Amino acid sequence: MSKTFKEAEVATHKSADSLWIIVDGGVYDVTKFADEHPGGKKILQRVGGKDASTPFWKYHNASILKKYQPKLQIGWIEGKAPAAPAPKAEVKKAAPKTVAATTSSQPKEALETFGDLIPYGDPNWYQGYVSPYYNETHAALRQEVREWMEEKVEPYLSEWEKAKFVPTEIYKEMGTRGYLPGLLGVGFPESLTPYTVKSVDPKQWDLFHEFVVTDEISRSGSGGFVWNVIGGFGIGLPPVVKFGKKELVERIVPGIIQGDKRICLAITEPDAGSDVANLTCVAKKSECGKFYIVNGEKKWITNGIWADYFTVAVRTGGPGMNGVSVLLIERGPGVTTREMDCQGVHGSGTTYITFEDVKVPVENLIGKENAGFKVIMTNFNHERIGIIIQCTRFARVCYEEAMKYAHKRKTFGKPLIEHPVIRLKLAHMARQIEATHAWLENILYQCSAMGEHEAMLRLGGAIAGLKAQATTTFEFCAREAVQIFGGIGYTKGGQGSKVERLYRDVRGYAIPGGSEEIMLDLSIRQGLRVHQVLGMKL
Ligand code: HEM
Repeated sequence: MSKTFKEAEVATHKSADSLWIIVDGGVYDVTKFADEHPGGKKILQRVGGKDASTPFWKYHNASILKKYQPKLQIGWIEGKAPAAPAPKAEVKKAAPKTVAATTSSQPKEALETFGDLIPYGDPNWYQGYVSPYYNETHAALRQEVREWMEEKVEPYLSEWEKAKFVPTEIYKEMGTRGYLPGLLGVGFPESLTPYTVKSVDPKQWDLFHEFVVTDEISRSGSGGFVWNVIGGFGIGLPPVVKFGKKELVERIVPGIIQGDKRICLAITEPDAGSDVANLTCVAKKSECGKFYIVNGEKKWITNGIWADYFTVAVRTGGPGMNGVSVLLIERGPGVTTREMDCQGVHGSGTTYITFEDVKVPVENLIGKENAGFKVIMTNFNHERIGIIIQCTRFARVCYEEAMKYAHKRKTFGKPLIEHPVIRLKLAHMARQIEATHAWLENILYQCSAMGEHEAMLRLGGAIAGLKAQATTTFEFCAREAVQIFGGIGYTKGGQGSKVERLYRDVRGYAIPGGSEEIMLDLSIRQGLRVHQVLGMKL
């Protein structure tokens, strides 16, 4: 794309049979594209031969330019081509440290600023504020994931959401770029994959790196995309890694974390959701004692439709929580999956599963027989933290998109941002996002400092409360952003596409993983229990 043109030359291409326009110094030949332009042919012809940057940005997002650049751009106006990017600084490979050690010895200096610097549009450590939680490796990872998302994912999201699909190469890349192995809440499992993350030494990997990956992929503003790539993985695999037998882990985990195979978590049933202790999918030992025979149904199972493996809660004993076990079921005879049609999170493959006389080797038991409840409960903290990270970023995306649009769109003779009622909406969004984010960082820090068992007991209540805080914040921000966008936020595709999509995704976050009502109640019940042990005086 090194060809350059003078403005006078572009000006001669203003007819239907040779139509060029300039956007941000780039020269685009839209002669053939004009007929298929969703905004119409005439509107392009009116700016033929001219600099159309202002009207272009009025009607489109950056991802449109990125997507069409390879097809339509023919060069640059003289002197306007962007300078080649400066070579990137090498990431410092510091000696391995725990988060606690890293933070206590960290110089109290802000990291370089990153992103669009819209106030509250990114977490404050992106915007020149000091934070005890992050160092250069987190910053390098943030840049690495964002570049990948902007190039490979963002321009195609509306298409994928419509088709309820994400190309399998993207999941594969999540494996080869080392993001999948880093998202298990167990550090970086180097022994199970040859792939590592380019910008972070595996020995330095901590929960805040995990946070950065999930946060940056959630900038997609698509629950369907995020759940497609990590929805089943992030909740289905950790129980296998933590409680599975060595032989099973070595046999199946490498294929999954390298992005070749898929796994999902199947707990919810048509008649048992947050009420896990009541599940009825049954697993009976065969007479030879070598197998469990599984019969039952599972519903709303993310990624189930493509899954090779199912981490399944089954009843092996009597009623209640002490009769529940967890089995790793492999796709095969007796396993049937059907995709469900839901309000949002399109592309995440929400599935109805039936197990009919499925033979499962006893070696596939995860944890101990009838002690599956512990496996499920241990998993909940990690699952809920994933949901909290995603919702907090989704709320931020709603805010960021609304703030940008409020500067473009004029009503009653002035930009929306100059109307106090719009600033009030943005302020209420920002204060909730920042509060949620700060609580989340604090909880992650506590998780890093405690062992998993202690974290499960002591933080379960707070994490439940934070999940409700994150989903209500997300719901509020999605609502307010759609109001600011007006009709454009009610329309699929185009500038309001992220907020329109997120508005439909809200319930997909507020209900599963523990509904808001159950989370709020649990936060108080569990908090009282823990503080009784700590010596609470009432
Ligand atoms: C490189 C040149 C351009 C490309 C690739 C392009 C592409 C698109 C696409 C894909 C859409 C569908 C909506 C979306 O997904 O955002 C759209 C809509 C639209 N475009 Fe363009 N466009 C270009 C230039 C322009 C220019 C220069 C103008 C105005 C002078 C314009 C005005 C519009 C309008 C009014 C809409 C409809 C917006 C709506 O539905 O609210 N486009 N364009």
